[in-house]
Amino acid sequence: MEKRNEEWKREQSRIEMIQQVIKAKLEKLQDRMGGLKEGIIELRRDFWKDVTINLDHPDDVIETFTSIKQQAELLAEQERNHGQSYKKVEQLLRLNQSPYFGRIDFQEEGEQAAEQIYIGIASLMDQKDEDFLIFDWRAPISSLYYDHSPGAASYRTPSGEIEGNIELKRQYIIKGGKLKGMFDTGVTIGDQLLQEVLGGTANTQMKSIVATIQREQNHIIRNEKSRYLVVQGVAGSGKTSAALQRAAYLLYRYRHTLTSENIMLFSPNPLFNSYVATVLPELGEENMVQTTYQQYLISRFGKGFSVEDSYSQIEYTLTAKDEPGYDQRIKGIRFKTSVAYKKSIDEYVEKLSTQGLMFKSFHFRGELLFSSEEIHDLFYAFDKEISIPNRLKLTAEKLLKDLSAFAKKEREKDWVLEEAELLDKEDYLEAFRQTQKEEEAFDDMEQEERFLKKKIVSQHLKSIRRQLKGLKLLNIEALYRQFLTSDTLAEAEDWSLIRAYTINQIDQRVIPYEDATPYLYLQDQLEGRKANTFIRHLFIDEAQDYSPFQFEFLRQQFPNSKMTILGDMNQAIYAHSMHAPTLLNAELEGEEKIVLTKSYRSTRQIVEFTREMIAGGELIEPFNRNGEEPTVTKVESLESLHKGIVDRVGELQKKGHETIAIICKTAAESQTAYEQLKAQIPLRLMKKETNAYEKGTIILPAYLAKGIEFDAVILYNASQQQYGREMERNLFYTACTRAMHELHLYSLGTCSPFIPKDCQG
Ligand SMILES: Nc1ncnc2c1ncn2[C@@H]1O[C@H](COP(=O)(O)OP(=O)(O)OP(=O)(O)O)[C@@H](O)[C@H]1O
Repeated sequence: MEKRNEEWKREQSRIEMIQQVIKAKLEKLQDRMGGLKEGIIELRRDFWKDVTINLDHPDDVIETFTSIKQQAELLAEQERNHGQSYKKVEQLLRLNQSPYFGRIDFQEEGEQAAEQIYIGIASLMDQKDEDFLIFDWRAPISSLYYDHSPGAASYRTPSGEIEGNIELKRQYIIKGGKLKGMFDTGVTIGDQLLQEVLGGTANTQMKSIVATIQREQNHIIRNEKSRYLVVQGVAGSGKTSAALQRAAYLLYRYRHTLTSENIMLFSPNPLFNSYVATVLPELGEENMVQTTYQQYLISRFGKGFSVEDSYSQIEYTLTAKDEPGYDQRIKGIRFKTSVAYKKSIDEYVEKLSTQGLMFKSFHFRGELLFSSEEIHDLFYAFDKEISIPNRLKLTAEKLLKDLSAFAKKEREKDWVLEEAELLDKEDYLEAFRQTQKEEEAFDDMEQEERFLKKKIVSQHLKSIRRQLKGLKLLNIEALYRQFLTSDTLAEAEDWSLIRAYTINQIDQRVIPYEDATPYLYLQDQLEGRKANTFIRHLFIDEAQDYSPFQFEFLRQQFPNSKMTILGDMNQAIYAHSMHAPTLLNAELEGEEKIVLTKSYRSTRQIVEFTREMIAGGELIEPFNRNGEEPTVTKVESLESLHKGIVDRVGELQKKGHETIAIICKTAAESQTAYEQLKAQIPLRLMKKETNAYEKGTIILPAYLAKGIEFDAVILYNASQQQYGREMERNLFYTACTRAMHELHLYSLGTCSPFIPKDCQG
């Protein structure tokens, strides 16, 4: 005990020593930043003082331009330095609160003594900048902490493997600069600390897990080799957490060549997006680019169509089973997301190479300028060996030339002169500026008029020119409609009904969700698309919800990106992804698969209860944290359902649970339940547009709760009526696995067959 006390004191005084170093560093930075800030203010104020503007002669213009540029660069450099120093200050302040969370004493082979390696969220050097007082958790040596127990161990560095022996492995809880806990750990990273972390209350924002990353998670985080890293992990196994730590790791490992703008995350919904948005900043990194597949589709479609969102589709699949045409729509969804459908598009494109492309016509002031037939003939006159996008390019070039010739003639028409006369002062001024740029002087009236006419015509032709330059010659909508009538498709089951539905939707300017990807894919195959080479790492979370077709599409958009693909087959909730091939089980060349079977989110009792809902659930291993048994309550009336839920919320609040979710099956059910419950308990309704939530009691459809967790979950109506079909199994499982500490199910009438038999109320 005494020995422990001494150790404790020693550790506490080391923390104080660190704080002294931090203080000194902060003071130094403060001086520097003060100077920098003054420099910036001064530079901004005097920006124009040191610049002589002289535009009399071309040489003077160049000189003026150069001096402005130099001045601007100087300012930018200073501001950058200021920004970096600011980041450093933030980091030091964070370290001051909690300098490190781990330590290993490592004796390197050939060395006399073990070195103490302290690990924290950032590195810290001593006053002389000679030795590391703290190692960043992402440094090569820190991997010892995550990968090994005391005993023989090694870690990889860019110059080779370093072998040695770990003599001690210790964990700390340091809050507000004070040592609150300290454990020496044997085997894996202390269950004790993990128990403590996982036992806490759920947050409305995800937390970083640096202090307790598990070995198998560390493999995901530090993987550098694989082109495609595929993670199948059970609910609550830390997939999202590992993905975010991995982004932070990559930003550190490749800090000279990679920035947060080169990393993109596809997440399931806007709520999830904001839920995870604080993890990277907490680690001192900037957030990566975050989007949803839906947002990505919308950005591609522009204004011409409204794209049905995936939630409306899911809402339909869950609520409309008795409507006419339901089965066909489901068949349509499954077919249009399949690789077979993609193949049909490929075949169609192949055919279009020799005939059948449909072009737009271009009109100018009500008159036909280029007819679609004319463009068609121009296009097919080029060699068939040339790809469609390249032939489009050649066609557009020819049309642009014709357009210039047309513009020249048009300038002499009366309407142009009339319009020139109506121009106001502003336009003249603009015209004047333009002539200056083009080094045309307004010598006489004739020149001025010529310039203005040119400008007017080119203004009117701007939209056509832009379309030609962007190779927007094809009538993609007509082509997609034509594709729907292809012979190969006619063989698909119920195709004529599926097609009728699609055409009806397109007539109403709506693209069904299942058609959005194929439509854009067809467009890209024909027009060609500049690949996004800027994004170097793509993270796809909830990957089980992506069809193989969607994945192929993404792969085409980001051909040079490495991809981290994370998901759980048992949480596939879309009509296209249930019991169907998805991105998660696709065989990808250059892939590495990691399977996570341990669940950290929920108590052992909840994991044992939920794992019975799915096939293969026995392989899910709970982390050993105890809590109350989940409950199932069967009620016979809506009134008792609501009374039960209201009482339960009260009880949970009394126990101190801060985030309580009442999870419904659909948005429609959430809305009705909300209306009836809101008078009795403070409650917030989450909708698909909601992108943040606060602590308290919320009510939401299961598909919006994806990826998120709550202290306690109440399943609104876990009846057979609501969750009886096989296609509702995964949704049910997903909803139940959102619970960290408590799970309570209410069933109006007979219970869902997915509830373990011995628990049915
Ligand atoms: N190594 C760890 N240390 C501490 N907490 C962890 C660790 N791994 C996971 N957790 C916690 O477990 C919970 C679930 O993690 P996460 O949301 O990343 O899992 P997931 O696999 O993405 O879950 P799901 O698929 O169910 O959405 C989170 O609260 C996370 O902080």
